[in-house]
Amino acid sequence: MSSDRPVISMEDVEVHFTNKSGFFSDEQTVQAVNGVDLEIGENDVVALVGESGCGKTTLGKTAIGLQRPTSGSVKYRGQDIWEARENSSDAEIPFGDIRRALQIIHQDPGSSLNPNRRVLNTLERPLKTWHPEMSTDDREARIHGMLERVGMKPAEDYSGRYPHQLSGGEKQRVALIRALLMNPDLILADEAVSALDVSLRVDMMDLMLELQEQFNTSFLFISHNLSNARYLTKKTGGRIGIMYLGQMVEIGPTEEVLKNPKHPYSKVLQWATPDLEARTDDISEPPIREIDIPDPVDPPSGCRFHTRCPEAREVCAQQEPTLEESTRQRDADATHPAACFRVYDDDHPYWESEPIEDLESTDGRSSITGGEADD
Ligand SMILES: Nc1ncnc2c1ncn2[C@@H]1O[C@H](COP(=O)(O)OP(=O)(O)OP(=O)(O)O)[C@@H](O)[C@H]1O
Repeated sequence: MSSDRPVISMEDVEVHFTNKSGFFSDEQTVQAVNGVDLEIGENDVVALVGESGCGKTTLGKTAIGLQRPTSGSVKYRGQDIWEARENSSDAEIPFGDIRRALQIIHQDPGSSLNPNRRVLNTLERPLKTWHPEMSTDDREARIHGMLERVGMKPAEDYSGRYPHQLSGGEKQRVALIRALLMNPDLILADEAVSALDVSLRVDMMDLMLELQEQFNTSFLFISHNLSNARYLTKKTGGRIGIMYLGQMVEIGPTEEVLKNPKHPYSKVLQWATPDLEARTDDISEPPIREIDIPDPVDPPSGCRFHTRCPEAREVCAQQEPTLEESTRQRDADATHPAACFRVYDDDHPYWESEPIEDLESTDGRSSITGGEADD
């Protein structure tokens, strides 16, 4: 479906999970996503990046209607997804159409393919549902065409195989074809290449980008790895969104964010990704005061990053910065928004506030990226 409304618009989205950790213990609320606004347009590519547990998957699933937000709204082409789901008779766009339009490819393709179904049967299902008028021969020809398109030749051989007769990369390709056969507007690719061998990752990313262009599908990629995120968004003129402890702390065009990162946390991610050509400095010490990630059950007051931030001042512990475009002269070429007082005007109290004393300093790129900085 095409319209001039954004494919997805999320406003002030919060997702909180309430857990009971033990029989006698109190309930705990994990603030997985907090106050996020995100718009994804037609043919748009966005990559969410951040440490493990920062809320990328939760936000991605919320964007495609798989996770209900605790508050805030998630709309598909202007239609509130959860209203469509619950009051389907009032919905301008039926929930069934929304489900078809928003697809997902999981990190582990094996778990999303039915082990008892041949590739042909798996791929026939979306076509039978969405194109019931298609003849059996036409369906088969379309599926074989797609298998060849992703390099699974001879297609007749591959279409007769079961998932256990496919490699990890082949399973991921089948999952990608299945998502595309639904003719979606948006595909959420959640760490879709991280389970593959390093040698296959670039191939898979290239394939996704080629198909993205061919099918004009928008993609929301999730990655803990800044170089993969860069690879996936750069060619398509997409955006990188940096998440920290449930919040979007910086978002903008890929090269802008990498060449001129504004949030101190984005600088940490950049430091922790040694193979990024866009790195301008070559410092060996992490630009961070504290490696440990705070608990999302009890996040720090004010700016959530202040406990680790080398630029933190007293005001950062008291007030919470919102995502704002930079008004600083030095950012004139890159005004994309960041949630940091350092992009605010000279008259903001931050600039007069006292620096926060250094906490214990540690090092280690791998702890910053969740143990996989170099992959
Ligand atoms: N269903 C759930 N119930 C309770 N807590 C959850 C649930 N799903 C996620 N969380 C918690 O919410 C926070 C965000 O998790 P999420 O999986 O979205 O992060 P992530 O950035 O995708 O992490 P990773 O890169 O490790 O997948 C984490 O603290 C996680 O433990």
